[in-house]
Amino acid sequence: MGEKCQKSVSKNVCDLKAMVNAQNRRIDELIRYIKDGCSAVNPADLNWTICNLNPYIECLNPDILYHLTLDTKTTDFPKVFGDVRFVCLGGTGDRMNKFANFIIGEIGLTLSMAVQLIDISAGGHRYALYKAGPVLCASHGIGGPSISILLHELIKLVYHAKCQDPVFFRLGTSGGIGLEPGTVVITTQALDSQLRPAYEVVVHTKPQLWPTTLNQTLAKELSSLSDPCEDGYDTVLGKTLSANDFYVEQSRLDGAFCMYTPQKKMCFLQQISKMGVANMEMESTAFAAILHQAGIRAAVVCVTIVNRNDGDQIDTPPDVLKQFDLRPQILVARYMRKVLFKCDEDIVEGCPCDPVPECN
Ligand SMILES: O=P(O)(O)O[C@H]1O[C@H](CO)[C@@H](O)[C@H]1O
Ligand SMILES: O=c1cc[nH]c(=O)[nH]1
Repeated sequence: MGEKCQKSVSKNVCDLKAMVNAQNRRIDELIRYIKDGCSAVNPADLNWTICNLNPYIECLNPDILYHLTLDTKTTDFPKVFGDVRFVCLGGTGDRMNKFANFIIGEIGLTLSMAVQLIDISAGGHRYALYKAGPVLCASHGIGGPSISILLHELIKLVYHAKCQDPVFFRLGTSGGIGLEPGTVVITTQALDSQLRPAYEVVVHTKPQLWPTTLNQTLAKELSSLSDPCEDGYDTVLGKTLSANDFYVEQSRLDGAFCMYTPQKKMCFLQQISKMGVANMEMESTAFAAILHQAGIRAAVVCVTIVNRNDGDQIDTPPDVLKQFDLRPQILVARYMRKVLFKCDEDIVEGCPCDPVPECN
């Protein structure tokens, strides 16, 4: 047997052992519940709360999550969503459907051939929502306003469902700065178009700046799970510029309007690159700020589909783009497997050093 093959067999054996151990633990837990009843689960043990949550939610009976076509009267949230550990977001419904089907296999679940995952929010015609065991997968559309609405409703969903310390991921595409297309970027800091580590929210005409702090422990943990030699592509940590537009705000020369020269464009790319910006996309500030506000751990993992130093048009062939789409998913799947199967005791679930806003 070749060395590569041997490595792959022992990796599969390790994964299988971890899966069996995890299932045994789950069976032990279930036996305990059957013996002791549900009272065995003391709500006080659920040592996690959403920070800064709207106090008026308690007055809503039912609470209608309009864009997700869910409400607390007709859906038993704890029963349907209580087991959710990870919430994954990406731009399109198609990507999130593929991810949901992919992650099922990755975390050792099976779906009968005759069964298809259903889009829970199909009726709203806005966002797609799939549940793959403990992984909730949703599409967010394009830009801050779109992802912001989805996040409000998803945060309320995990709250109503009493989910335990869920982790949110954005699995996206981006334009890389000086990076080979196909490189995966894990965001360390999200910057807005004015290069502020902030997301601007206007309340009663007054702008508020919400910090876009991302969990550094989680970002490093994800980075440690990449293996450029094995993967065949690089995964890097870097800052992400989150723009409100694909064209002018990202200094493209191929939009309907352009009020700068190619030289000015290159100057801008050099300036942000010197600041440590690795890529540009359109949701990371909203995503980071809203989840930081809630005290929820979150990470942004985006593949680059163009090197902006070389051009602006996305001319990467569709089959290559499909392959690229998978790369953030593969990395996040590795993280989930480690957390779920606990094969690596080094995984830090939440780190007291990571700043989260004070809960009232
Ligand atoms: O591929 P997704 O996740 O949609 O992300 C990127 O692609 C879109 C622009 O084409 C923006 O939403 C940007 O953030
Ligand atoms: O260049 C790019 C590519 C994907 N998404 C963006 O927002 N920009």
